[in-house]
This record gives sequence, C-alpha cells and structure tokens, in this order.
Amino acid sequence: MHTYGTAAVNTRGHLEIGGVDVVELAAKYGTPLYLYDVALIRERARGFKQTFDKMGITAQVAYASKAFASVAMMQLAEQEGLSLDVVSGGELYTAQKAGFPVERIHFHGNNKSREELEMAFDANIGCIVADNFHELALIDEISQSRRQKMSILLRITPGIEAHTHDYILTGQEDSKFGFDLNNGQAEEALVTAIEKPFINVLGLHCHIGSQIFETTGFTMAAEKIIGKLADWKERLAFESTVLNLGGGFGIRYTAEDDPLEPAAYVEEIIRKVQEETERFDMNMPEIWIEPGRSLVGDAGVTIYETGSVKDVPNVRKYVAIDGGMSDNIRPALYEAKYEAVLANRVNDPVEEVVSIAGKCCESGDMLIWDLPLPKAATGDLLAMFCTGAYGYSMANNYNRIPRPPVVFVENGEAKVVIRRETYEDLIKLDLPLQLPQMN
Ligand SMILES: Cc1ncc(COP(=O)(O)O)c(C=O)c1O
Ligand SMILES: N[C@@H](CCCC[NH3+])C(=O)O
Repeated sequence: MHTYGTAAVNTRGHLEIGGVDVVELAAKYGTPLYLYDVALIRERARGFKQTFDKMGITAQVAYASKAFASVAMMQLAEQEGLSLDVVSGGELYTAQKAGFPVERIHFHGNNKSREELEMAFDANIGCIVADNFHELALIDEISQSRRQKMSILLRITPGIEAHTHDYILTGQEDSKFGFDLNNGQAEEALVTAIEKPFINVLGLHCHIGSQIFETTGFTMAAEKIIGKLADWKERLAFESTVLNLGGGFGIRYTAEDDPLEPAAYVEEIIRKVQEETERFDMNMPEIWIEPGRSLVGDAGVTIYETGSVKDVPNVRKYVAIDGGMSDNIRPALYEAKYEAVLANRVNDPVEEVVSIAGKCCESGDMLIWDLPLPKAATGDLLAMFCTGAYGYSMANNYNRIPRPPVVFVENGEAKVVIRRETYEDLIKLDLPLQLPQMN
C-alpha cells in the first residue's frame, strides 16, 4: 500500500488514519464515508508557506476551495494562515459563515453575476479576479455606484498548453477563461481598468490547468507575463504588485503518477520570477498561488462497503460498492485512476483482480478498473485513496442517492464536519404537483 499522510495499518490489520481505526469509523458513521487526514492538510499548507518564507518572498497561498468547500475546511484554511479562492456566491457565503477573514478572500469565475459581485462588495473582500470585459464593466459600475474601492487582478490566458486532461486545461488561447495576453485583449483590459476611479489593479492572475506534473508550463507562463509586464511598465507606467500564478500542482493518484513535491513547484516558479524581474529591472511582485488538489487531494479517503459481486467467467469480476459516480464523478468524467485497499484486512495477500462498480444506473459508473485485491466478499470495506479534491465538491444526488458525511480525523480524534444527507434532505426542495389531471 502506498502510504498517504498518517495512513497506517494497525495490529488488527485495519487501516488507520489520523490515529483512528477506519473499521470503527465505518461502524460508527456508516458508509460511504469521506475521511480527511487533517495533519496532512496542515503539512501541505505549511510546506507551501515555508517555501515562500525560506526564499524571502511576500506571498499569499490561497486555498482553491472548489476542491473541497465546507465551513470546517475553510476554518482549517484560516487556522493555517491560508487565503481563500472562492468561485461562486455559495463558496463566498460558506466563507462568511466560517468567519474567514474577508481581506484574504479572492473571488474567481468566468461569469460572476451582478448579485455575486454585489455580495463581494458587501463583504468587502480582498480582491476580485476580473475574467472578461463584461465583468470589468460590472465591477466598475458597482464600485462607482457605491463609491467603494475594489482591488482586482486581471485574469489572463498566456497561451500555454500544459500537459493534462483537455477538460482541465485553462491557459491556452482557445479558452473560456481570461483576457488573452497575445491578441491585445489583456492590454485593452488593463488600460480600461486603470482609468476607473474605484478600481485598484493589483496585478495579473493566470491559471494554466490542473493536475500538472511539470514545472515548465508555470515557468513559461511566468516568463511570458513578466515580459509583458516589462513592456507595460515602460509604455503604460503600470507596475504589477501581485502576480498570481494559480494552482494546478499535480498529485499522485496511482503509481503511474510522478508529481514533484508541492514545494518544488513553488521554488521553481519563484526562481523564474526572480530571474525575469531582475532581467527587466523590475520590482519583485508579491507571488500568490491557489492550490486546491495539492492541499487536500491525498488527505481524503473514501470508505465504501462492498455489496454484490458479479463474476463474468473468463471476462471480469465486478465488485459493487455502496457509492459511485454520485460521490466521485472523476472516473466517469476524466477516466481518473485511483488506488484502493480492503480497509478491514489490509495485510491479506492479493488474490485476484477485480473491477469496482458504483451503484448508479450507468454502465460508466465504474470507480476502478482492474484492481488487485484479496478475495473480496460482501461486507468488506474498500478504502479508496486520494479522493480529497473534487470528490465531495462534485458529489451529486444522481439516482437520489444521499451524499455521504465528511469526517475529519487528527491525533486519534474524529469529528463530523458535514453530516450525512437524509432522504428527508433529498425532498426538502420538492413541492407537490399543483396541476390538475388532464383528461
Ligand atoms: C482559477 C483557479 N485557481 C485554482 C484552481 C485549483 O486548481 P488545483 O486544484 O488543480 O490546484 C483552479 C482549478 O483548476 C482554478 O480554476
Ligand atoms: N474538477 C477537476 C479539476 C478542475 C479544476 C477547477 N478549475 C478535477 O477533478 O480534476
């Protein structure tokens, strides 16, 4: 078993996370169950922050809460001194309920509504990342009507194609996100924004994609942006005080993945920014990053109970679990790969290769193809690793399956941070049919 954070095997042969026996947790909270190894999240957060400190760089590490947003998670981010990237009114609302310091909230998204922007002004958040001309005009209008200053970053697309799944690429020219750096739109946006009386342009933002293993995409983006900033300094007398290079740092889901240590991405980015700013005799900007997956991804483990087992002789053995694409849509959406073990007998020898089927009515609802396991029987517990990012946050009620609870574990303690959805929850927005029967 690849070791993830505090995951260990105890003397009973059970998986233990955060010093707590997973079999006991499953008995207490039921399955499916999302667990988070809080110590690992803290370690990752500190790793990023310490890298900046060690290199003497003024920085903000903003947790991209789309990876996993909840009141407790945002409070944990605040405990660790992170900033927060929110991407909707819902995430902003959650941050407010979590008591997250507003000055460290950054608001993203490619189509923020007027209501969402008003909410950001009401809360007086740290900055809005303006994605397009429509948003820029809205921010200008709202700030003028309220006579309220707002800091912004301009999201730009640098024209970089990072190596990752097409659906999670964002830095290329043909993208729904941001102002293009190469076709003049980024400059047009800057010229427009700096003339606005209540808009304070802090700098630029770029995010080239997600689950990226190489640093070249980031350093190429930094190089391109700083080249452009040097030109703007000369021609437009604009100096960027902030350079936000987004998130996207890849993690290890399976043995096929070979990511760098999270801090290594940051070190290379910093070096490149230092090199380029020195080359153009510019001040070093503050560097902001927005990791989501690399802060919480491998801290999450989902526990399922195995149910029906279907053997198609000489073809495949399907082992079904009590969750599926409703709690983890990533395999269906991106053909994402995961590793898993039987949490109730981790040390048992591998005896067969099976495929883990979800319980949703879709042939594509397969969580893992060809997983080596001990002979799985009904009632075993399957622990699927690395489900902390974009698992719960993309969970849904397909087939009216209630969403599982989320439990944080640390130092031998387990705390529910999101309770299990009930059938009652599922129908709480439903209203009865209010139309008469037609003959
Ligand atoms: C603007 C922005 N910032 C940060 C992130 C976080 O990315 P990741 O979870 O890959 O670190 C995303 C998602 O890809 C994003 O769109
Ligand atoms: N949801 C995606 C990543 C998208 C990141 C958000 N821009 C995933 O699960 O990998």
